[in-house]
Amino acid sequence: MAVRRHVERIVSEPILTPSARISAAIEILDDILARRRPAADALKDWGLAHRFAGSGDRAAIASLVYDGLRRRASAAFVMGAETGRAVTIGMLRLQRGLAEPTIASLFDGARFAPEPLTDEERTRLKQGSLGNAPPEVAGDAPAFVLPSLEAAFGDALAEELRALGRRAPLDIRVNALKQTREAAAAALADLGAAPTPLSPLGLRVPTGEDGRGPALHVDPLFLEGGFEIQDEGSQLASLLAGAKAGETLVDLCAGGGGKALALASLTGNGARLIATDADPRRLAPIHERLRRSGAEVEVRTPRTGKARADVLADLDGTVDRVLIDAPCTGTGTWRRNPDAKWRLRPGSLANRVAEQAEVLDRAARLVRPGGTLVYVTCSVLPEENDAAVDGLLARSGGAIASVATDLSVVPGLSEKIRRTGRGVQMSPALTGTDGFYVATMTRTS
Ligand SMILES: C[S@@+](CC[C@H](N)C(=O)[O-])C[C@H]1O[C@@H](n2cnc3c(N)ncnc32)[C@H](O)[C@@H]1O
Repeated sequence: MAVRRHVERIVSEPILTPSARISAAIEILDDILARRRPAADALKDWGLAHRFAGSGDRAAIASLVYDGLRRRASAAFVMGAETGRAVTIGMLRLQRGLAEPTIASLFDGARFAPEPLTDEERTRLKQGSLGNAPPEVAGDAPAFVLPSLEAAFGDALAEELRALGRRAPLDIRVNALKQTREAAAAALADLGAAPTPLSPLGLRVPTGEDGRGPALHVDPLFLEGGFEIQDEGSQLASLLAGAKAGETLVDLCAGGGGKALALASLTGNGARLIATDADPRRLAPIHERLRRSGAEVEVRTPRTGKARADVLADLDGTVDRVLIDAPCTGTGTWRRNPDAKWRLRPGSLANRVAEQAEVLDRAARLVRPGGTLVYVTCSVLPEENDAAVDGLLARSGGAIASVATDLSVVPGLSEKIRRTGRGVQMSPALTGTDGFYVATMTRTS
């Protein structure tokens, strides 16, 4: 307990005034908007050029920048310009709910503070509204995906986009290999950790007004493998995979291992679990996470270049259950990664759709007759979800069939989740989670 409190104090020591932090955020947003730079790169560069800033300052500035990106289109609409300054002012009003006098007091022109508000900015703050904004502006989404979002959400479009524009909660998954959720909640009581609404292994840790949470990655319980930081939606997708002890399971797109660790924990290390990923660099962090968590997973790292070979060839036609946590546009994670929505291009959606067909075809060859395929994305776009499943069903000529995903493993989920043609869709508005899609299939012959 004492260790955790001490760590928090160190990381949140403020050096910059709130106004100076806003000036920094404006500068960084200008860099992102004008040079189309990834937010993480622009923030890193600012940090390198301003080494005196404390980690608390950096976190607060990052929070301002990410809130600005969440409301980039709507804030620019209200303020009549798409500059770092306009987006920041509009965001303080729309996202943080600050009134015009409070914003004016932050923009006081003092040393390191932004220039005072102009008359036009004051008027726009008082009178500006999103009443006549087009849906993609009011909902802060790129215009080219609007037809797909409309197809996904129908009449709920505006509400769903609003929810995707809010901040994500800070969720952890308790590692059942180490302790119960109750024991973890007791150990994290000083952080206010409380059970998440749906996942039986989830705890939610309160964040501050600016969205910042405690430094969980240096928490003693985390370092002992007691929990992983994982959105409740990702936890639910792992549960819906239906893994059972005694099965041979493949996590085909394991990445850093978020779901592989969850599957090992859910089966009490009772399954033979094999994890791989096309990209060895994405897979690399899994080793340290396995060591910490006590999860037993056979990791198969592919070679690249000339020695490249299929590391799963020996398993073809034998696997009981394959999890395909497919590469996707991540449209369901816009709350967490608002930069991604403005970096999304039609070409990247087409590339992800092609990769999805590739991983689905590979998974279909792995599964034994009667075995199960579980296809997961963190996207809400039908092209990456039902259409991808339809594609595999058609290509398989009847060998792969769609089956209902068993929702009974998560009490209360069935009433909240949306059924699509082939699977189920979670979303911030429906389930309070990231936008995960899950579809289940079986090999008939
Ligand atoms: C959504 S991420 C996986 C996240 C991970 N399962 C987790 O829970 O932390 C998708 C992964 O698919 C991998 N991938 C892309 N194409 C692939 C392919 N053809 N075969 C296997 N993995 C692939 C990417 O490298 C990426 O790590």
